[in-house]
Amino acid sequence: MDSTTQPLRQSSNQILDLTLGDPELVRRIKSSNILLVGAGGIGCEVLKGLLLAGFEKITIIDLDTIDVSNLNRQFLYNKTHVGQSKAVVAASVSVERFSHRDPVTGCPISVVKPIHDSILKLNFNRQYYQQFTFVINALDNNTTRVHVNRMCLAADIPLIESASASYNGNIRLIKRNVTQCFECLPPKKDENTYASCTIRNTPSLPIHCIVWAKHLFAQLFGQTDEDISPDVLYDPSMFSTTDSDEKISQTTTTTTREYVESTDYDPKALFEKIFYKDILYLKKMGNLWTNRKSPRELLFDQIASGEAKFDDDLNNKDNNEQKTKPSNSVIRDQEIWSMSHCFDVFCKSLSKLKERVKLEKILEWDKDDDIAVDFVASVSNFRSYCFFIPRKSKFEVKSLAGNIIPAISSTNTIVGGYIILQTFRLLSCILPERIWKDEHMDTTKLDSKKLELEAKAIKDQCFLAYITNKNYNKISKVAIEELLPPIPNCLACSSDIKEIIIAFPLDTTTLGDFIEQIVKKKFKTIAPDISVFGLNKMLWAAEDEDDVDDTIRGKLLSNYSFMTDNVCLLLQDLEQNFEVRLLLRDMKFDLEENDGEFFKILNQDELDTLRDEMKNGNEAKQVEATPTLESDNKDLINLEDNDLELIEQEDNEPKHLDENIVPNDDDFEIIEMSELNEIELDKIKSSIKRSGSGSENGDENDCHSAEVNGKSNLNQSNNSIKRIRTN
Ligand SMILES: Nc1ncnc2c1ncn2[C@@H]1O[C@H](COP(=O)(O)OP(=O)(O)OP(=O)(O)O)[C@@H](O)[C@H]1O
Ligand SMILES: [Zn+2]
Repeated sequence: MDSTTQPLRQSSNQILDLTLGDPELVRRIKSSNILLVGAGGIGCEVLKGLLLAGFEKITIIDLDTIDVSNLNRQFLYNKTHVGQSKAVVAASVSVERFSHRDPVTGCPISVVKPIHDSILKLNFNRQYYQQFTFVINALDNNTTRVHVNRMCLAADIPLIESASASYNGNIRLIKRNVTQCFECLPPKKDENTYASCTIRNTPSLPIHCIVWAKHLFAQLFGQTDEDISPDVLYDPSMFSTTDSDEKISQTTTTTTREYVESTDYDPKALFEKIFYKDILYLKKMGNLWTNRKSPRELLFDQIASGEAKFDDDLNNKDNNEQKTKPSNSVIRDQEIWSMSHCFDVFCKSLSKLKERVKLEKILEWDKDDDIAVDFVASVSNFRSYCFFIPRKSKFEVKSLAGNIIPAISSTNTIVGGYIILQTFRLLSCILPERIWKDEHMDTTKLDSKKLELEAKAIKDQCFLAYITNKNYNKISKVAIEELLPPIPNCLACSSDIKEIIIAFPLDTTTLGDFIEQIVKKKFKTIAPDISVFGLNKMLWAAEDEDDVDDTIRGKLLSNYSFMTDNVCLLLQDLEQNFEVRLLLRDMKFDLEENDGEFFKILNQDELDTLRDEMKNGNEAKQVEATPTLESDNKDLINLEDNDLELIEQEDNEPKHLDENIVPNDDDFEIIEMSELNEIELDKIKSSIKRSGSGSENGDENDCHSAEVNGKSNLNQSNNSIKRIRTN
């Protein structure tokens, strides 16, 4: 082994003492036992950081295997690892490369235990979590984040939560009864919606053309009836008077789908409909173009014969003479196609999709369907050309059309760095009992004075960090904020009684749908028990789940005598220590109006409206002996449907960051990136020194002195925010 792979032949204690200057923190680091969940982009960074910081006992869990697409940023892996377990490879590579080594034997000091599994499995129960000093989440989905959040609350283990998406990221500490938990503040959904008239009539951005191309795909091959043709808004003022007749003829023609089917998906017919006739029609809507450049039309035959000359300064390259280079397909996908290549792709993909739609009847848009992406990329680029909008490569079209947020490795690096800083902060202020654990000790039963001091130290020293780069330029900014206290009626961390009103039709909902869609997916439970509140009746027991067959799952809820309008169910997940009362209302919703969901969470106002209806005798069913909420209406949580968005995020959704809670640009002050480590390390060192008092035996005095002196420099004032340059 050469010297580059063995950089740390000194005693790791010596190294850490030198870098951190705090023997007590070093002792705590070396004694901690950490669970790291996720060995992806952030996980690799964190694992490296933990080992370099001298942590010796780490468990890393990941359910996935290494994919080629991970290699550009998940630096512990190389192409020989593709197909192998992320956790197993991450553990061995990271120890070999980053662990401190015994100065005598040269062997790595740290032990990283890999687990190739899902943390959602029931065997990772509360006792399992309790062996760790703290948990770090380096995940990519909110279902798992919510679960680990609840498990850490239940086991009273601190959790460092993190996320990254493109140039944005965040890191925070979650500690039961001290800070907000993951479910206290639900992230808002992205609203990537565009005005229909912009998409149909006046696109100005590549994404408008891509959205239009996806609509066209859905209209030609999917189920939608919504036409992508110009939206005339029935406003005659859009047209010059002489055009009004044409306007009428345009609005009364058949849909694009009907027309294209009638031509058996003839490429020329489709092309000239959307890029010639529709564009000419739009051009005649003179008022649209008073402040915009009027679009230009394209003729199929001119392109097919090579006569068309493309005036294409927007993309600063190519005309139809330029042929796509014979580069490999990955590189070619990242190039902007020449118009003639676009034309070939359009004709070929249309012909393949025509065959498929004949067989399959309905095609669903899927970003991993190469032919579908070809079609959308080619038509969106032609449309961009018509509207003088820069064209995009197939790769970019795929990302934008698939709503894929690219992972940026420097964001993961910054997030990883802040996680390590957070671990130092956390270790410097938690009670020694959490580090040097007595197996049988219940940390919630610790002396309340000690817990109070610990809480104060955590609030003072641990932080919430946001990384952002809204303009996608070279400057990333980091905002450091104070951790906020728990929200009183949080579904996960509040000890109050939680009651939620949920409405759906009992006579068409099966037990299986209720359990899978509502109890597990909506409320993110993994081992639910459901009983009728106040009655000794069980609807569902987690321990019997394996014995429940399809006949029972297929049973309609209305077939259970106690499942009636206004019944109150008690939903519990004992592992997650999660409990909520569900007041059921027997109501049916229009699926389309209700975002495709058959159920709806109602808030207090909606409930009141329903009650009024009941009073007016409009209530369909009233069941007399039904147990109702103990507190009747007074303690119902005022839970907007939006409040549950956090548990509605799909597993495969891009990591979601709430833009709204990233502070304004004006709030940032500037720090050069090169100064970052020094500044932060100095701060950490000084705050740890002040709080740790150099105590060697790790007793509670540490926390006492933290309470007295340990004000964080990072949090000198509320909302003190730093801006950091990363270039
Ligand atoms: N329930 C789970 N149990 C264990 N690991 C999980 C669980 N859910 C997600 N993970 C892991 O968390 C990691 C998150 O890493 P990252 O965000 O970089 O995602 P990725 O899948 O590696 O990359 P990308 O999604 O960008 O292709 C992944 O390796 C994923 O397998
Ligand atoms: Zn909470």
